[in-house]
Formats: sequence, structure tokens, C-alpha cells
Amino acid sequence: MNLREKYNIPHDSIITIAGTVGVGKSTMTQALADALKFKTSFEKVDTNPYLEKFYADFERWSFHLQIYFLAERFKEQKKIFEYGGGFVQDRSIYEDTGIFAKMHYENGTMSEVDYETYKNLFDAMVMTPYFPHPDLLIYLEGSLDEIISRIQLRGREMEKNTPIAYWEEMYRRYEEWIDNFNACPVLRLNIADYDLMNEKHSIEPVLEKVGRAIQHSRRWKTRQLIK
Ligand SMILES: Nc1ncnc2c1ncn2[C@@H]1O[C@H](COP(=O)(O)OP(=O)(O)O)[C@@H](O)[C@H]1O
Ligand SMILES: Nc1ncnc2c1ncn2[C@H]1C[C@H](O)[C@@H](COP(=O)(O)O)O1
Repeated sequence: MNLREKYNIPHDSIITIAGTVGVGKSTMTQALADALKFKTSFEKVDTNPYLEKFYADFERWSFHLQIYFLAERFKEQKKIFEYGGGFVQDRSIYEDTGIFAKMHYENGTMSEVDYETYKNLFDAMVMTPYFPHPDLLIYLEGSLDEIISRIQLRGREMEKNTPIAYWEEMYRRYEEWIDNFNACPVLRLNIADYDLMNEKHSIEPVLEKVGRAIQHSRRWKTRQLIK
């Protein structure tokens, strides 16, 4: 029996990994996909034409970057559903608006008119009854110190040169955002409770929780359909 069957995870599941920059989403995405033999959908950082410019000048590039991310994530989302699931996705589409666009608007680095245009587009594309939501959003959380040290360790220059206050604010916003998030079922994992770098088997307790959460949410969906 493979790990997917062992933990009762349906072959067509769609799992998205959320959490602040540097918390370990990409690492978890790869580990889960390897264990489940699922496909991955990664954020493309190296080929993003706006990201470095954005870190150098938030005000000038924030709208361009949000439109770019929205288009990329929407294309990925479409691909995932066209394949019929069996995917782990690195970062959810919900974080773009709920964290990043909102934060830049509220800090004055995205104008009101740009923010309204962006939100209208996001709502028309995503917040409709026709947009299929993931089976599960895994939210990774941990201490701010650990997350900042991971950003430093990973070593993307644009992130290393960004003031710590930016990551602190993002961290605080994520905590508030996840407490109010209800677009799909959520599983919260603390990064102190597993170590994917040094203990390969630490993915198994995660799989067990994922299996239980997806079974629970699918039973709930079936009951809603029968009602
Ligand atoms: N469980 C872990 N223990 C220690 N370091 C980790 C762990 N998971 C990820 N990292 C490291 O933290 C950094 C950020 O991880 P990454 O998966 O790229 O985060 P994200 O995709 O959330 O930005 C990377 O250098 C990665 O190797
Ligand atoms: N929607 C976004 N707006 C601004 N910046 C974003 C957005 N989505 C991702 N990013 C940035 C943050 C990081 O520098 C890279 C990759 O994110 P990571 O959390 O490391 O996967 O893109």
C-alpha cells in the first residue's frame, strides 16, 4: 500500500500550502508531492519579471506585480482543475489579495484606484461560485525569529535587503488573516513540530492529518449536496 492509500488521501485531492515568506512552503510542497506522488505547482520566482523591481521600488511596481501574480496563479489553478486534481500548490491565490495587495494599499505603496481595479479583477475571477476551491489549505506557522533566519539563510538578495519591519508586519497580517479565513478547510501546522530537512519520516504525521482533514471536508460537502 502506498502512502496516499495508507492515509486515505483521495487521488484527485488539491492541497494548497499557505504561509508567510520563508516559512517553508516550497519545501513542504515538494515533500508532500513526493510522498503522495502528486504533481506540484510552484511559484516561479526566478522568471518573475517584476519581483526584483518591486523590492527596489514598491510604489512603482506593486500593481504590475499583483496583476502578474494573479494571472500566473489563475493559469495554474485552471491547469490543476483541468488535470482533475492530484496537486500540491505552493501558496494560495487567496494570499495575494488577503495579504500582499491589502498590505501595500494600506501602507500607501499601492494607490486606491489601482487597489480597486485589482480587487475587482480578483473578485470577478476568483470569488465566484464557478471557481473551484482546494480541498485543503495547509497553513504553516512558526516563530518570527525562525522565519527571518530562514529568509536570511535562503539568501535571495532582494529579500535580505528588505527591512525586517516588512517581514514583521507581514507576519502579523498573516496571523490575523488565517484566523478569519473560510474559503476552504484549513489545517494549521507548526514548523517546530516537523523537520523535513533532517527526518524524512516526519512527513508521515503530516499525511495522517491531511488525510483526516480531507475526509472530514469531503463528508461535509457530500452532506451539503444531499440536503
Ligand atoms: N523544516 C525545515 N527546517 C529547516 N529549514 C527549513 C525547513 N523547511 C524549509 N527550510 C529552509 O527555509 C528556507 C525557506 O524555505 P522555503 O520552502 O523556500 O519557504 P517558502 O516557500 O515558504 O518561502 C529554505 O532555505 C529552506 O531550505
Ligand atoms: N502577491 C504578492 N505580492 C508581492 N510579493 C509576492 C506576492 N506573492 C509572492 N510574493 C513574493 C514574496 C517572495 O519574495 C517571493 C516568493 O514567495 P515565497 O513565500 O518565498 O514562496 O514572492
